[in-house]
Amino acid sequence: MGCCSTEILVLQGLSWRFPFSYNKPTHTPAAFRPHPSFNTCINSHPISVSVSPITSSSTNQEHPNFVDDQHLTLRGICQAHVPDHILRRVEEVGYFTPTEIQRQALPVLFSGRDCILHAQTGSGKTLAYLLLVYSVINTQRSAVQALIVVPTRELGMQVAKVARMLAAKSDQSVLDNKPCTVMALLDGGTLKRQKSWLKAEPPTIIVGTLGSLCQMLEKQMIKLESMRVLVIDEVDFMFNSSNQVSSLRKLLISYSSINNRQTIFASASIPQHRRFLYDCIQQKWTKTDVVHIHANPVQPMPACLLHRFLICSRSERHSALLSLLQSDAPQSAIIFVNEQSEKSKKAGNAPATNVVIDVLKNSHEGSHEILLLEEKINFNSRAASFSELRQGGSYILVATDIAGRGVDLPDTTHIYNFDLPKDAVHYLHRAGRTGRKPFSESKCVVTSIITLEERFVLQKYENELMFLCEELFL
Ligand SMILES: Nc1ncnc2c1ncn2[C@@H]1O[C@H](COP(=O)(O)OP(=O)(O)OP(=O)(O)O)[C@@H](O)[C@H]1O
Repeated sequence: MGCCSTEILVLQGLSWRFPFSYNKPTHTPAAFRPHPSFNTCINSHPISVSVSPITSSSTNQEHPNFVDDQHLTLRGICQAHVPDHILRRVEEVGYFTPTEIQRQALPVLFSGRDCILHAQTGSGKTLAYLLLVYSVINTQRSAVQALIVVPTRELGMQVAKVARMLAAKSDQSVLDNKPCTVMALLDGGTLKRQKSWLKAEPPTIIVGTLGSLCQMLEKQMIKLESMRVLVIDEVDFMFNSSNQVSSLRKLLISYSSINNRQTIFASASIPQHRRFLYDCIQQKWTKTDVVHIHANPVQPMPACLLHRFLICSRSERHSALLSLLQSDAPQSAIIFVNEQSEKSKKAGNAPATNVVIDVLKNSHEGSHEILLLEEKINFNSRAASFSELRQGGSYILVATDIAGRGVDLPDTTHIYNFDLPKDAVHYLHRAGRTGRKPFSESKCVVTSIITLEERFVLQKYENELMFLCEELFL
């Protein structure tokens, strides 16, 4: 019963309050008529968040097709499906124990069903879908067999790197086989260069942003007829983005009949997930037996995060930030600043990101490398900043929400909200850039610098995301 009441909270907290426009309904939810398979499940589990039998770890034992052994290793779950050289790479990198979402999702993914992977930030969704990809592709065939769509160039670089790392040739048995080519088709790449890459090494797996992918598809430079797996990462972000949603919808219904394709959606936040499941089936984005796997639904954010807030006036924020950095002495930190508003641009103000960078460069006493990541800087500088970050060392990254989605910098120990995020979903994803070592016990800190008037907004996020924020006094 405890689980049930929390599940209701999740629905109230994460679903209907959040704006989510993946499908602009032409009718109200009252007219919402689920697919028959949906109905059966909802009737038998009236407060379940899933159309599938598998909803959360609390219900696993009821379902015989679910492997519910806490002690299973990744190898144990994957060995009948994933080539051995990939599993050896997984172990070489140091992944032996599956995370909760991997433990729940992998058996379902290997069964061939379409899935919505819904789990906390940093919970290992990428490895889960990549293991599926490697279980399905045939490297002897020269065709694109898996497509992973991501919202930003940075996330694309990261996913492509993990995919290549898993496929890396480490021994002779693999050298004998045809290698698997992973290609990143990301915004900012030049068409000419991408074209020559495609010719030189036809990819088996493509990781792409929608802009780049659409350009390639329009020019018929890539063909997706042989696609076996389609992954849409950060799905709620993509459906919420006005310049991506129509291409995404087109991609979901074209190129490959859904019966030949396994479709995977992933995110830490899938507001209105019942509605989304319904649309998946109705719009034929997925097969009708799509599974919503919601790992740890009662805790939307990692437990290892310590949330704090500091109240000060707007004019005191820079000095408050410097004092916080001095007293926290973070190993590495991300400072989130909101995008400059049109009004502020028209008034001729300097962007807040630049001002924060200047303040840090002039007055921060630590030895951190200070970097900037925001949408409007050119792609080369963005790539340079991002590559530098991934090489380790101590950094302070000043970023807009572009760094909020998917970016995995496990050495980040502190997050600072220099500006309060615009809603709870943004808070969740910003906070989730820390606490990204799945089995680590150490606490990571998320601090919001707010005015007195903003306190009630933060309180609203606390209620929606079910966390407690403690006040900090300097
Ligand atoms: N089984 C595992 N054991 C140890 N570490 C793992 C395992 N699986 C993934 N990781 C590590 O966990 C971190 C987070 O993984 P990943 O980026 O896939 O998270 P995510 O669920 O996609 O997060 P987000 O929602 O923020 O995109 C990565 O650094 C990854 O290397």
